[in-house]
Amino acid sequence: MGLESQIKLPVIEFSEENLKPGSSAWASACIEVRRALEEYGCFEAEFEKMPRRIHDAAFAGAEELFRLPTEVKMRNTSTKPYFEYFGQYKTLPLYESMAIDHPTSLDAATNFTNLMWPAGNDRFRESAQSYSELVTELDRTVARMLFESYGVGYYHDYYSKNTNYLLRYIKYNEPEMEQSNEGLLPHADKTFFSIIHQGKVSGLQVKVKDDQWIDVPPSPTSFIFMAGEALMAWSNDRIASCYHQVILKEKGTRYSLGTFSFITGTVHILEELVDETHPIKYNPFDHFEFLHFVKQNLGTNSNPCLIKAFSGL
Ligand SMILES: O=C(O)CCC(=O)C(=O)O
Ligand SMILES: [Fe+2]
Repeated sequence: MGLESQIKLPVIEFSEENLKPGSSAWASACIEVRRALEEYGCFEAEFEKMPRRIHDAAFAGAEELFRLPTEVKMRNTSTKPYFEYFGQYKTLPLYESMAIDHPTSLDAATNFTNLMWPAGNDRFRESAQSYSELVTELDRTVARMLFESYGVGYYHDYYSKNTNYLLRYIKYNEPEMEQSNEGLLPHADKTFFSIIHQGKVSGLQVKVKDDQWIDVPPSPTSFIFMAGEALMAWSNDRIASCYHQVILKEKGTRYSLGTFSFITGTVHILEELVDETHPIKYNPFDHFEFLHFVKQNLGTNSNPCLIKAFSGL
């Protein structure tokens, strides 16, 4: 066995028991979440509360969505940077994606659905909403656990009130013989949290200690939580953003669902996270101004960590 196969992502189980704030199971999950993020920048959440039918309906929705003609998919536009349709890139020929801004909101989910299917598609709309209800609830729980473990549980209120969630449907065609199997180049997200849920076909790899890439196998109840650059700054560099990529080694079209959290307004650097061993590294910043900055400064082929350039001290 090679060294690589020995490293596995930390797995944290979210069960009825530890989802209860204040319980002793909750308290140990808080510690596990913080440890995993500080050590790996990511972890696998085993979320048994995700019903199989919601998982299946969300991926059936993805397949239906990508069957639409390209000109219809391109109606998915936004004034927010990185919230729109992506695809038809020469450098990433296998990749295509679309995104719903505020996917838990009935109005937003309906608007997106009607844009794609002018005659409506209740099944799709309902699947997007019920999937994201559960995932965003899990996100708020994980965030609260992390905040509590740093002794800043009060930040949960601000986070929950000001998160802007984005649900992205992602598709990768199977590479042809002569094509590269690179689905998505190495990068760190510009989010607070990113939660990746893979369909049947694997491909996600995350970079861990010693620059090793490890495969993350899919499962209907497994959600990969990754720290984005906003969380890295918020944590005053206690947590590093997670580098990841997609390599298509398995047969078949690959689908994945990304739930991304952004803060509407200021990301604070809390004084509780500053001490002698962690001197302050960032100025507070506006998350969406950061995204605009990224859009202006990101080259097409490289993906540097930009939060330091934007708000580093
Ligand atoms: O498809 C995946 O598994 C990862 C997608 C991703 O990294 C992204 O959309 O930022
Ligand atoms: Fe990503």
